[in-house]
Amino acid sequence: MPTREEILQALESVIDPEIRRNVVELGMVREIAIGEDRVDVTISLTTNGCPLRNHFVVGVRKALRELGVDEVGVDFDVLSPDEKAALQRKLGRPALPDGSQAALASVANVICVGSGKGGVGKSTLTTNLAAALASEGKRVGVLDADVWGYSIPRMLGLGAERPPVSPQRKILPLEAHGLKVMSIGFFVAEDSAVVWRGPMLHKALNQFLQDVDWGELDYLLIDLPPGTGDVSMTLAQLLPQAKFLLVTTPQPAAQKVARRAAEMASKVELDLLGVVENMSGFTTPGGERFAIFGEGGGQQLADELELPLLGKVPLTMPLREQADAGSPLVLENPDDSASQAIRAAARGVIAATPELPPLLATLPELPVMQNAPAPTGASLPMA
Ligand SMILES: Nc1ncnc2c1ncn2[C@@H]1O[C@H](COP(=O)(O)OP(=O)(O)OP(=O)(O)O)[C@@H](O)[C@H]1O
Repeated sequence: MPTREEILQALESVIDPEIRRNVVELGMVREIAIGEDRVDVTISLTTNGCPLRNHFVVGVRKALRELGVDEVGVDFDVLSPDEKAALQRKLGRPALPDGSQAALASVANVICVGSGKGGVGKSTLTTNLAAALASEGKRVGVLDADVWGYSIPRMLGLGAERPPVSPQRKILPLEAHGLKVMSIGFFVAEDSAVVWRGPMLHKALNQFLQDVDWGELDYLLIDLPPGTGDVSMTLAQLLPQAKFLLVTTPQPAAQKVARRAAEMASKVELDLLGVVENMSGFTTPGGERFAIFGEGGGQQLADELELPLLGKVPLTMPLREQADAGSPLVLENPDDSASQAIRAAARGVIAATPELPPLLATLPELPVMQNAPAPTGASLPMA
């Protein structure tokens, strides 16, 4: 029979689909009884009426079968209030304005796209990756958190239209090219400078996550501002489940700052998903290739961080033109070399992210923090 340690290791493959962490990490494995020819596992649930019992039975049986144990019993009990509080602390979920705990509860995968350095094509890749994921049949949202240099609305052909508000006082994302889109750009006059200070920024991002009715999504791509500042910290705090996708160019300078962004992501315990290299050479119509920004930076960064290099996107004029025209190139011309690289990167993203059922509306019965501020309604704080 396998040892307790081996069993615990195997049980790390059993993921709580609501919380999206494994049951061992969450402290939900209450008991493991190893008999002569069978193993009994007790899993502690957050609530007695948890609808996921069957999911855990199947997961635990499968994990143990892989260790050669065929006879497996799965029992359940319920976490005590103290254990639930400890779980909540472990999840690092601060109380949200309405007291709920599950930011983006119906989004299966949250991916922050960041770069460290500005101008490397982060927004261009975010919009095109989102469109490529949608072409693969995924339900996709794009949140423009680049509050100082929002360009997502323009790249997706959305104008100054203000998003509607639902009867439940939720802001409804605008839709473009099959994507749900939210940007601070929808709430401020075009070209006006918004001076965001820490707490206000935190509040605005919070509202983008809490007061926007994203519905069920397979992916929410968040376009971060360049650098390693406040926005990333706030998002990491609000969305501990988010993953970080790094965009860099082949240049050593870009790579260096991208590494800093990666370090920041690790510090705030965001998992890194992979690297996409943008502006990887230019090929003339005659077939001559110029490595305008050098060569190999993306691969080097990926190797250093032990991450997959999900794509190398060349410089092409249509990619820039379509961004300016408000329609992602991957939809307009899927065969362009940049489109092909982005579509491959999107498939890489799909392969690297678990296919989880969307979360339920809220985490069941987790204790609500006291003194949470009153609900903020559907207005965004303006400078
Ligand atoms: N592979 C590419 N080929 C051609 N043009 C590109 C490519 N990638 C980005 N661009 C163009 O480069 C410019 C900068 O790109 P983008 O705005 O996406 O960068 P960014 O990293 O989001 O910038 P910032 O963080 O400063 O907002 C845009 O005009 C965009 O169309």
